[in-house]
Amino acid sequence: MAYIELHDVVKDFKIKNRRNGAFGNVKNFFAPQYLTKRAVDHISLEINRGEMVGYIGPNGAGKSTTIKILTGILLPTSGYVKVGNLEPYKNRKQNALHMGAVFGQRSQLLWDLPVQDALDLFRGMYRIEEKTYKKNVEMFCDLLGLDQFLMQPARQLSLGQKMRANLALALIHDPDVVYLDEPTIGLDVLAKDNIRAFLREINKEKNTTVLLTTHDMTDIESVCDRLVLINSGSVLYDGGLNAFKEQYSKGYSIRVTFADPKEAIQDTRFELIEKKDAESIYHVSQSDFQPGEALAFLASHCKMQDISIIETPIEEIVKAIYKHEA
Ligand SMILES: Nc1ncnc2c1ncn2[C@@H]1O[C@H](COP(=O)(O)OP(=O)(O)OP(=O)(O)O)[C@@H](O)[C@H]1O
Repeated sequence: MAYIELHDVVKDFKIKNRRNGAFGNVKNFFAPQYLTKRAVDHISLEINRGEMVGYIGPNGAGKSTTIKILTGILLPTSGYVKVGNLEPYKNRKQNALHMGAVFGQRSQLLWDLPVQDALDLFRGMYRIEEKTYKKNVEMFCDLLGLDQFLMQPARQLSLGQKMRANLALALIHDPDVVYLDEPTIGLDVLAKDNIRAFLREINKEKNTTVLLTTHDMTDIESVCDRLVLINSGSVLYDGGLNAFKEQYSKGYSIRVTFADPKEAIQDTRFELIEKKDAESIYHVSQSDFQPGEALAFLASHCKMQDISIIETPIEEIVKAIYKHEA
């Protein structure tokens, strides 16, 4: 049986429909009108213990709403939800004991409290055994470099340090599952890499199930084995990353280093994705050119120092899907 089960889950929000003008304001007050906004539209998912799943979708797709349902914050309008055999909303306390959560923009740290004290507080809250607590703090010091700022109050921490401390708080009680909403937002490349490596290590060591929501596709590629893409509250894709690339990448990319940095390919069948000095990356559709034909075309039209065919970055594939869906 899967650890997380969502079957035909729907979440509707009731939103006040505000009418304009003085008369409208009176009507709004005496006879308010409501609209229904469907944030989650018949989602079904099964996630096994220890899986690392990337949960992605454009802004407003319904990702946070799904996570709020799984954490027990929101009650679904209809459908069946189970996490570790518990119905999250009906068993909020029990559910909370087995999960951790990091919401990138919010912090579980307390302004004046040093990180060590916040960890101690969580130890009491979750009734963590002394041995487990010590082992985990040691592990987090080792993997996240927590020891560098363990005694500093939250208000003195940098964004990266705060994120590392929040991850430690989310995982200190060895939860079965951790929900991560944009855990690398605003961090530098190195800090992002550290967090990704940490998540892989935690998953390997403790078999923690990870549900990761992010707009950074590198997070997904370096952490997750499975990708779930949603839009307008419905699942568009659920499967492996390689299968996703194969299914949706209707072409390939070509990296060209021009002899003259000012040169560019003028043909619209070569879509410019990235340009840095003399090097440019173009996306080419299979229906326009087979790779060999594209190389021959470019060789006869531009002066190049180097040319190679590369896999289309997953970021570009996702962007194309969002554009198409919009
Ligand atoms: N409490 C609420 N009341 C009314 N509508 C809501 C509420 N929460 C979310 N929504 C709406 O539900 C839809 C899904 O929102 P949600 O926050 O789940 O999207 P998301 O995929 O997490 O987006 P983002 O990537 O921008 O964080 C949006 O249209 C949003 O406006």
